[in-house]
Amino acid sequence: MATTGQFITCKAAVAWEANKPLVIEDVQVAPPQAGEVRIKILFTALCHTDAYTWSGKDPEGLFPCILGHEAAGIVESVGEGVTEVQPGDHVIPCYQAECKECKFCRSGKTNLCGKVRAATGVGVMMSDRKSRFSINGTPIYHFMGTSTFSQYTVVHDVSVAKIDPVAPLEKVCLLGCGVPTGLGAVWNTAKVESGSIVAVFGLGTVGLAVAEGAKAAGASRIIGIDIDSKKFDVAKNFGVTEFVNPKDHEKPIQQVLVDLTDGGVDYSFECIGNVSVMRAALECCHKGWGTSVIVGVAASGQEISTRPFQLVTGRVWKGTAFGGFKSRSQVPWLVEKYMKKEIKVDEYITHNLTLGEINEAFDLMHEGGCLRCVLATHV
Ligand SMILES: NC(=O)C1=CN([C@@H]2O[C@H](COP(=O)(O)OP(=O)(O)OC[C@H]3O[C@@H](n4cnc5c(N)ncnc54)[C@H](O)[C@@H]3O)[C@@H](O)[C@H]2O)C=CC1
Ligand SMILES: N[C@@H](CCC(=O)N[C@@H](CSC=O)C(=O)NCC(=O)O)C(=O)O
Ligand SMILES: [Zn+2]
Ligand SMILES: [Zn+2]
Repeated sequence: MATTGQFITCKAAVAWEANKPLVIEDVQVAPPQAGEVRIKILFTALCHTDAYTWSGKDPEGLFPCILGHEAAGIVESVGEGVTEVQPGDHVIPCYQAECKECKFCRSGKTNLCGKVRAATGVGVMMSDRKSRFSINGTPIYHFMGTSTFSQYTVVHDVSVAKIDPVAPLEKVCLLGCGVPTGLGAVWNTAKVESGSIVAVFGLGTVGLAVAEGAKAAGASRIIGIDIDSKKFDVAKNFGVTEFVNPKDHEKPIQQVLVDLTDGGVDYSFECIGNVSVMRAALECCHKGWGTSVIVGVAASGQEISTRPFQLVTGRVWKGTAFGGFKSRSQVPWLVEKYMKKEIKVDEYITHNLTLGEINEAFDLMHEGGCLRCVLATHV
């Protein structure tokens, strides 16, 4: 390829400072070094975690940076020693790496991988602790090891899932984060059984994917809780069977749910990032066995609390990252499930814009009608 080994100058949306509009800049993207892959990003969606870091509330947030972590593209070139992908492969960048060799990967107990996490948390590549992005010599930090709000990005090889080239990239980009997180929270983290009563707090993309996963697992009741009643109509299509708006009740929401379910739900999922709701989600669980899974990301400085008695009496509090899916092994499987129409993806896409319209896309995210907005990056 003509660009192999060369710097590529391309468009990227740069977050220069927290909360200031992103700026489309000409960014120089260095060639991939050993163990790295340069990807032409074709489509990227926005996730609420991008908005969270951009807001300045992420303790790992560094500026200037290129945000974005839910995307799909084509490998442009690879660095020395990269064997599992080659130029032309269709791929999904994975913020949760999978090296298959580290203590975490070998444990069989978690999908977290330790190989590159220390570098991705400080916005650099592992080999030289430097960024591959720059603007006229000024380095721009990476984000979550993916930085997909760019026409080209460089990622570690352990952070790339090779997928079926027939899959539509403008759709399966969503399998980089929100949809797998919700499905996996149910299937891998909670392991919801058939007949269970499930409560889902927050009916955005992640909460709706929890509902979809719970329906597939055979849950008998799926109770959706949201302060925006407009969410309820669309949520029916994802399997939610009952709706509760906390604003319609004077009692604490956990009490409302306990009363509705003869003592509490079997499983609850917090898909908002609000620590008060996390407490309610735990406390609406049934004594003796109810399990609550924290999915939402809460801001720096926020802490969870409950009476220890809630746990002494058998409730279980868990959390999930990327729904417990092992990224490189299982993202291709999720793509296949989508191709066989076994999981939804298209239904989560409510808006399509371009990279140049990214600030409008962030504005849309804060409106109730937006689930996922997909940006075309090369138009
Ligand atoms: N753990 C993980 O691996 C991942 C976590 N996340 C996190 O999951 C969370 C949800 O993400 P999205 O679905 O994209 O967000 P979203 O903003 O689309 O959905 C949140 C929903 O919660 C509702 N809500 C807000 N406050 C509420 C309250 N007090 N009570 C009830 N409902 C309330 C909103 O109306 C909205 O419908 C975010 O915190 C995001 O950062 C996202 C992806 C992966
Ligand atoms: N830097 C953040 C970390 C926020 C967080 O928990 N991220 C999730 C993914 S959210 C995706 O949209 C995650 O997978 N965490 C595990 C990890 O290793 O980062 C903060 O410190 O709040
Ligand atoms: Zn995300
Ligand atoms: Zn690993």
